Amino acid sequence: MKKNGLFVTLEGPDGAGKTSVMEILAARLKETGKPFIQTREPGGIRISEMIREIILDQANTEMDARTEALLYAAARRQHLVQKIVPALQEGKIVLCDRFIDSSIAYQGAGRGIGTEEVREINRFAIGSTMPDLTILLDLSAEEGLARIARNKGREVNRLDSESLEFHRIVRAEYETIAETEPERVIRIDASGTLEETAEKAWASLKSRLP
Ligand SMILES: Nc1ncnc2c1ncn2[C@@H]1O[C@H](COP(=O)(O)OP(=O)(O)OP(=O)(O)O)[C@@H](O)[C@H]1O
Ligand SMILES: Cc1cn([C@H]2C[C@H](O)[C@@H](COP(=O)(O)O)O2)c(=O)[nH]c1=O
Repeated sequence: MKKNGLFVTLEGPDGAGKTSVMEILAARLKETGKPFIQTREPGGIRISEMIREIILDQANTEMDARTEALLYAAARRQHLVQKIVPALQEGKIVLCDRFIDSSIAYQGAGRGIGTEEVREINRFAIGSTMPDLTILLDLSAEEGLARIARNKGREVNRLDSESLEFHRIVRAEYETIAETEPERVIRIDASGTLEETAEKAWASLKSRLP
Protein backbone atom coordinates (compact mmCIF):
# COMPACT_ATOMS: atom_id res chain seq x y z
CA MET A 1 0.00 0.00 0.00
CA LYS A 2 1.39 3.40 -0.98
CA LYS A 3 0.52 6.10 1.54
CA ASN A 4 1.32 9.78 1.56
CA GLY A 5 -0.19 10.82 4.88
CA LEU A 6 1.13 10.62 8.42
CA PHE A 7 -0.20 7.99 10.81
CA VAL A 8 -0.03 9.18 14.43
CA THR A 9 -1.29 7.20 17.41
CA LEU A 10 -1.79 8.16 21.04
CA GLU A 11 -1.19 5.45 23.58
CA GLY A 12 -1.02 5.03 27.33
CA PRO A 13 -2.76 3.61 30.36
CA ASP A 14 -6.42 4.35 31.08
CA GLY A 15 -6.89 7.92 32.25
CA ALA A 16 -3.48 9.14 30.99
CA GLY A 17 -5.16 11.93 29.00
CA LYS A 18 -5.11 10.62 25.42
CA THR A 19 -8.56 11.85 24.46
CA SER A 20 -8.01 15.27 26.05
CA VAL A 21 -4.57 15.69 24.44
CA MET A 22 -5.92 14.60 21.06
CA GLU A 23 -8.50 17.39 21.13
CA ILE A 24 -5.73 19.94 21.69
CA LEU A 25 -3.56 18.43 18.94
CA ALA A 26 -6.54 18.56 16.58
CA ALA A 27 -7.08 22.25 17.36
CA ARG A 28 -3.38 22.95 16.66
CA LEU A 29 -3.49 20.98 13.42
CA LYS A 30 -6.56 22.90 12.32
CA GLU A 31 -4.56 26.11 12.66
CA THR A 32 -1.90 24.75 10.30
CA GLY A 33 -4.52 24.07 7.62
CA LYS A 34 -3.14 20.57 7.06
CA PRO A 35 -5.80 17.94 6.32
CA PHE A 36 -6.35 15.47 9.15
CA ILE A 37 -8.87 13.10 10.69
CA GLN A 38 -9.44 12.02 14.29
CA THR A 39 -10.43 8.50 15.14
CA ARG A 40 -10.22 5.91 17.90
CA GLU A 41 -9.86 2.23 18.69
CA PRO A 42 -11.69 0.07 19.27
CA GLY A 43 -14.19 1.88 17.05
CA GLY A 44 -13.93 4.72 14.58
CA ILE A 45 -16.44 3.24 12.14
CA ARG A 46 -19.84 1.54 12.49
CA ILE A 47 -18.78 -2.12 12.57
CA SER A 48 -15.83 -1.49 14.88
CA GLU A 49 -17.98 0.60 17.24
CA MET A 50 -20.34 -2.40 17.42
CA ILE A 51 -17.42 -4.67 18.29
CA ARG A 52 -16.36 -2.08 20.92
CA GLU A 53 -19.76 -2.38 22.59
CA ILE A 54 -19.31 -6.13 22.91
CA ILE A 55 -15.73 -5.98 24.21
CA LEU A 56 -16.29 -3.26 26.80
CA ASP A 57 -19.71 -4.36 28.06
CA GLN A 58 -19.42 -4.95 31.83
CA ALA A 59 -21.92 -7.81 31.47
CA ASN A 60 -19.51 -9.88 29.34
CA THR A 61 -17.58 -11.27 32.31
CA GLU A 62 -17.17 -14.71 30.69
CA MET A 63 -15.19 -13.37 27.71
CA ASP A 64 -12.05 -15.42 27.10
CA ALA A 65 -8.76 -13.47 26.82
CA ARG A 66 -8.02 -14.75 23.30
CA THR A 67 -11.56 -13.95 22.17
CA GLU A 68 -10.96 -10.43 23.48
CA ALA A 69 -7.64 -10.15 21.60
CA LEU A 70 -9.25 -11.40 18.37
CA LEU A 71 -12.15 -8.97 18.69
CA TYR A 72 -9.76 -6.04 19.12
CA ALA A 73 -7.81 -7.24 16.07
CA ALA A 74 -11.01 -7.67 14.03
CA ALA A 75 -12.20 -4.17 14.93
CA ARG A 76 -8.73 -2.87 13.98
CA ARG A 77 -8.76 -4.58 10.58
CA GLN A 78 -12.10 -3.10 9.57
CA HIS A 79 -11.13 0.35 10.90
CA LEU A 80 -7.85 0.21 9.01
CA VAL A 81 -9.27 -0.73 5.61
CA GLN A 82 -12.37 1.42 5.84
CA LYS A 83 -11.00 4.60 7.40
CA ILE A 84 -7.28 4.79 8.17
CA VAL A 85 -5.77 3.60 4.89
CA PRO A 86 -8.07 5.70 2.65
CA ALA A 87 -7.23 8.82 4.68
CA LEU A 88 -3.48 8.10 4.45
CA GLN A 89 -3.79 7.51 0.72
CA GLU A 90 -5.44 10.92 0.42
CA GLY A 91 -2.37 12.41 2.13
CA LYS A 92 -4.11 13.18 5.42
CA ILE A 93 -2.71 13.10 8.93
CA VAL A 94 -4.52 10.41 10.92
CA LEU A 95 -4.75 11.01 14.67
CA CYS A 96 -5.81 7.73 16.26
CA ASP A 97 -6.59 7.19 19.96
CA ARG A 98 -4.97 3.73 20.56
CA PHE A 99 -3.83 1.13 18.01
CA ILE A 100 -1.75 -2.07 18.03
CA ASP A 101 0.36 -1.11 21.09
CA SER A 102 -2.79 -1.23 23.22
CA SER A 103 -3.28 -4.87 22.23
CA ILE A 104 0.36 -5.70 23.00
CA ALA A 105 0.13 -4.00 26.41
CA TYR A 106 -3.39 -5.04 27.50
CA GLN A 107 -3.90 -8.46 25.90
CA GLY A 108 -0.28 -9.54 25.38
CA ALA A 109 1.03 -8.47 28.78
CA GLY A 110 -2.00 -7.58 30.93
CA ARG A 111 -3.98 -10.70 30.08
CA GLY A 112 -0.81 -12.77 29.91
CA ILE A 113 -1.45 -14.15 26.40
CA GLY A 114 2.11 -13.26 25.37
CA THR A 115 3.21 -10.23 23.40
CA GLU A 116 4.56 -12.23 20.42
CA GLU A 117 1.30 -14.13 19.96
CA VAL A 118 -0.74 -10.94 20.08
CA ARG A 119 1.69 -9.30 17.66
CA GLU A 120 1.18 -12.26 15.32
CA ILE A 121 -2.63 -11.96 15.12
CA ASN A 122 -2.24 -8.22 14.63
CA ARG A 123 0.18 -8.79 11.77
CA PHE A 124 -2.63 -10.72 10.12
CA ALA A 125 -4.99 -7.81 10.80
CA ILE A 126 -2.84 -4.85 9.76
CA GLY A 127 -0.09 -6.21 7.52
CA SER A 128 2.70 -3.68 7.38
CA THR A 129 0.68 -0.56 8.27
CA MET A 130 2.31 0.68 11.45
CA PRO A 131 2.08 4.19 12.91
CA ASP A 132 4.74 6.66 11.77
CA LEU A 133 4.66 8.25 15.21
CA THR A 134 3.27 7.03 18.53
CA ILE A 135 2.93 9.47 21.41
CA LEU A 136 2.97 7.48 24.62
CA LEU A 137 1.43 9.33 27.56
CA ASP A 138 3.11 7.79 30.54
CA LEU A 139 1.32 7.84 33.88
CA SER A 140 1.16 5.54 36.89
CA ALA A 141 -1.74 3.13 36.97
CA GLU A 142 -2.85 4.62 40.29
CA GLU A 143 -3.04 8.18 38.97
CA GLY A 144 -4.76 7.11 35.73
CA LEU A 145 -7.46 5.22 37.59
CA ALA A 146 -7.84 8.10 40.05
CA ARG A 147 -8.43 10.52 37.14
CA ILE A 148 -11.12 8.22 35.75
CA ALA A 149 -12.76 7.95 39.17
CA ARG A 150 -12.84 11.75 39.48
CA ASN A 151 -14.54 12.03 36.08
CA LYS A 152 -18.08 11.23 37.16
CA GLY A 153 -19.51 11.62 33.66
CA ARG A 154 -17.41 8.76 32.25
CA GLU A 155 -18.77 5.22 32.17
CA VAL A 156 -16.41 2.66 33.70
CA ASN A 157 -15.88 -0.17 31.18
CA ARG A 158 -14.88 -3.83 31.54
CA LEU A 159 -11.18 -3.12 31.05
CA ASP A 160 -11.11 -0.17 33.48
CA SER A 161 -12.52 -2.52 36.10
CA GLU A 162 -9.45 -4.76 36.02
CA SER A 163 -7.17 -4.87 39.07
CA LEU A 164 -4.49 -2.32 39.88
CA GLU A 165 -1.91 -5.05 39.21
CA PHE A 166 -3.31 -5.54 35.69
CA HIS A 167 -2.98 -1.81 34.98
CA ARG A 168 0.57 -1.78 36.40
CA ILE A 169 1.56 -4.58 34.01
CA VAL A 170 0.00 -2.65 31.11
CA ARG A 171 2.02 0.44 31.97
CA ALA A 172 5.24 -1.57 32.28
CA GLU A 173 4.70 -3.12 28.84
CA TYR A 174 4.22 0.33 27.32
CA GLU A 175 7.62 1.26 28.78
CA THR A 176 9.13 -1.80 27.12
CA ILE A 177 7.59 -0.90 23.76
CA ALA A 178 8.99 2.65 24.03
CA GLU A 179 12.46 1.33 24.84
CA THR A 180 12.35 -1.16 21.97
CA GLU A 181 11.14 1.29 19.32
CA PRO A 182 12.56 4.73 20.20
CA GLU A 183 12.26 6.00 16.62
CA ARG A 184 8.52 5.47 16.48
CA VAL A 185 7.47 5.84 20.12
CA ILE A 186 7.97 9.13 21.95
CA ARG A 187 7.35 8.78 25.67
CA ILE A 188 5.89 11.80 27.42
CA ASP A 189 5.46 12.26 31.16
CA ALA A 190 1.71 12.77 31.55
CA SER A 191 1.69 13.53 35.29
CA GLY A 192 1.66 17.32 34.83
CA THR A 193 -1.25 19.52 33.83
CA LEU A 194 -3.16 18.82 30.64
CA GLU A 195 -1.65 21.95 29.08
CA GLU A 196 1.91 20.84 29.91
CA THR A 197 1.33 17.36 28.51
CA ALA A 198 -0.36 18.66 25.36
CA GLU A 199 2.52 21.09 24.76
CA LYS A 200 5.03 18.22 24.83
CA ALA A 201 2.82 16.11 22.56
CA TRP A 202 2.48 18.98 20.09
CA ALA A 203 6.26 19.46 20.01
CA SER A 204 6.66 15.78 19.06
CA LEU A 205 3.97 15.92 16.41
CA LYS A 206 5.14 19.23 14.94
CA SER A 207 8.64 17.88 14.45
CA ARG A 208 7.25 15.08 12.25
CA LEU A 209 4.77 17.08 10.19
CA PRO A 210 5.29 16.95 6.44
N1 LIG B 1 -2.97 16.22 32.83
C1 LIG B 1 -4.13 16.00 33.45
N2 LIG B 1 -4.24 16.24 34.76
C2 LIG B 1 -5.37 15.98 35.42
N3 LIG B 1 -6.49 15.45 34.85
C3 LIG B 1 -6.42 15.17 33.55
C4 LIG B 1 -5.26 15.43 32.77
N4 LIG B 1 -5.48 15.05 31.51
C5 LIG B 1 -6.75 14.58 31.48
N5 LIG B 1 -7.32 14.68 32.70
C6 LIG B 1 -8.65 14.24 33.11
O1 LIG B 1 -8.55 12.84 33.35
C7 LIG B 1 -9.67 12.16 32.84
C8 LIG B 1 -9.21 11.15 31.78
O2 LIG B 1 -8.73 11.88 30.65
P1 LIG B 1 -8.90 11.32 29.18
O3 LIG B 1 -10.27 10.78 28.97
O4 LIG B 1 -8.40 12.35 28.26
O5 LIG B 1 -7.87 10.10 29.28
P2 LIG B 1 -7.71 8.83 28.34
O6 LIG B 1 -6.27 8.48 28.35
O7 LIG B 1 -8.33 9.08 26.99
O8 LIG B 1 -8.54 7.73 29.12
P3 LIG B 1 -9.15 6.35 28.56
O9 LIG B 1 -8.11 5.66 27.78
O10 LIG B 1 -9.48 5.60 29.78
O11 LIG B 1 -10.35 6.74 27.75
C9 LIG B 1 -10.62 13.23 32.28
O12 LIG B 1 -11.54 13.57 33.30
C10 LIG B 1 -9.69 14.40 32.01
O13 LIG B 1 -10.36 15.65 32.12
C1 LIG C 1 -7.45 -0.66 21.27
C2 LIG C 1 -7.41 -1.48 22.53
C3 LIG C 1 -8.00 -1.01 23.68
N1 LIG C 1 -7.96 -1.75 24.81
C4 LIG C 1 -8.62 -1.25 26.02
C5 LIG C 1 -8.03 -0.03 26.62
C6 LIG C 1 -9.20 0.64 27.29
O1 LIG C 1 -9.33 0.09 28.58
C7 LIG C 1 -10.38 0.21 26.42
C8 LIG C 1 -10.81 1.28 25.45
O2 LIG C 1 -11.35 2.35 26.14
P1 LIG C 1 -10.95 3.89 25.83
O3 LIG C 1 -11.76 4.65 26.80
O4 LIG C 1 -11.36 4.15 24.41
O5 LIG C 1 -9.49 4.04 26.04
O6 LIG C 1 -9.94 -0.92 25.69
C9 LIG C 1 -7.35 -3.00 24.81
O7 LIG C 1 -7.36 -3.69 25.84
N2 LIG C 1 -6.77 -3.46 23.68
C10 LIG C 1 -6.78 -2.76 22.52
O8 LIG C 1 -6.23 -3.22 21.48
